[in-house]
Amino acid sequence: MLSVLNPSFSAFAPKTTSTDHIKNRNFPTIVTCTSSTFDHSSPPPITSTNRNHGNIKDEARRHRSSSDNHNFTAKYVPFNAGLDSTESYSLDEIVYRSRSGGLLDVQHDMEALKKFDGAYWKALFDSRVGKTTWPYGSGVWSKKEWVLPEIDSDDIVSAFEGNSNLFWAERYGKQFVGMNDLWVKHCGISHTGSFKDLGMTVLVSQVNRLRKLNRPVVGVGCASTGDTSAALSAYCASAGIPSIVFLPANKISTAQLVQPIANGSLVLSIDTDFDGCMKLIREITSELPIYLANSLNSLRLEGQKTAAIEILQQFDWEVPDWVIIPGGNLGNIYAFYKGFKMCKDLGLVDRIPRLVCAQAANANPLYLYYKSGWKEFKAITASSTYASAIQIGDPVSIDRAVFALQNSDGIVEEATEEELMDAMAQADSTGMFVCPHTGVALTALIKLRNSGVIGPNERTVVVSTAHGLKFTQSKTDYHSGDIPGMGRFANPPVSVKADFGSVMDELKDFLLSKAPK
Ligand SMILES: Cc1ncc(COP(=O)(O)O)c(C=O)c1O
Ligand SMILES: N[C@@H](CCOP(=O)(O)O)C(=O)O
Repeated sequence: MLSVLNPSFSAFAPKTTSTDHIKNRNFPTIVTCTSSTFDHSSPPPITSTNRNHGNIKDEARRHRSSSDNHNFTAKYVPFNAGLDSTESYSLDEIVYRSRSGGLLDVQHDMEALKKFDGAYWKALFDSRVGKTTWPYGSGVWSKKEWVLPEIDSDDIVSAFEGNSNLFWAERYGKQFVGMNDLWVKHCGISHTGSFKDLGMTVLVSQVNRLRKLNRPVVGVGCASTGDTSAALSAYCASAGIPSIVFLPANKISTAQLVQPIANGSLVLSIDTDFDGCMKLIREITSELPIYLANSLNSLRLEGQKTAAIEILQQFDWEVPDWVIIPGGNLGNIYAFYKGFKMCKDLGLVDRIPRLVCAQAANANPLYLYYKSGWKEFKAITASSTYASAIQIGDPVSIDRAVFALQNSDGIVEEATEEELMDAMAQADSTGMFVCPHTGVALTALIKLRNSGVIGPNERTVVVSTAHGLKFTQSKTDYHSGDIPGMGRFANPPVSVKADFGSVMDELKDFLLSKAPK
């Protein structure tokens, strides 16, 4: 007799309203195989004695049952299409735009998903956290049924991304914005240091599948301000797929530039801005068998939306009042909206949070559109900003962003260079080490607190999108006083002579300045 932990739900049962049905579905349960029930044509389940001969993919394959998929499906449809639209595409087609040239969206078979109630989904997702079960150990693939339900787990390319820290910003909240319930979702504490990993695992997994299906995909390409290219190159390198990245010359940080170089991408440094690179990659990918990896490709957003689901999960399925997200090409704000909306539509929660999109004032086309009362959108030429990853003037997902904001009673805010760098420095002074884009989101929070829009006791989540270590140059410049007119919260190193008296003098000054008054 042999016992194994069944990692997934194995029986398809009709919807019920209580949680009792979970027990009835062998979840999470001990499955007992006797010699008479065990199928000898497949490899035996892993035990402590044979584990050394397999790996987590082999193990997952052994435990997969034919009912695991439950016939969940997804397809591309035109974004925000009317009910009478019949246009749709298989996810195995290579298509980025609808027939009319509009955006696409991945549409899930919600009726099939609704056969299971909210309690079922919560219990399923909760059961997968903190494990190394393939592929559910990933925060993205732990929601596989809502992401890419039909992909074979063997085709998934994952670094067990997601499951990022939701940090209670106690000191920052109390000291700088008078709040008790402020949280920072650290999406940048991730495999390549930004939230892009969440979307890229999905896109590269689908490419891996397409290549196995002999679809014409020779490589994968993107335009990037740094983070998309880092994620693309890492996931492609992991799967042995060629990658090509178009970067605006001299506009991204050294740490971001070295990521695709180290991971073996073809790196083209192009004498234009991000919008120019985006235009070029769209032209190139329509000519050559290079698959487009930017968030124009709606597959990416399926992975990114899991960060929203994860926030709800981390709050034990309680809905925060506000979520603040820095915006550039504007895919992520829609991804968050979609994650929250799916949780509501499938009965995991009863409302969604209000969303705030925060832009750098030097790259603020969405903000200007919002301020015009959504009357007229004008692309701009974005100026240089320390929040270099959002230096974007013609965002491809503008329609998705407007939809997300209009349907979440959302707000758009902006941050000047001084505001965003000061907010970043203040956050760092409380023990974080955030990127300038998080500084943009924190500035939005400060403004909305000062105007009373966000109340002191409202639970608020600021989404931190990249790791601060990617932006050490701008932090160094700020703290060294090298940026004219900036540095209110600078903390430069003190040069001191190598003798006891000099060191003691410095320490006395320091300790006196810190002593309680
Ligand atoms: C660090 C960082 N934050 C925020 C964003 C904005 O995300 P989105 O382009 O989806 O609006 C990006 C990329 O654009 C980014 O790299
Ligand atoms: N900040 C992005 C810009 C491109 O955004 P994408 O989400 O459309 O790929 C980057 O890191 O390149």
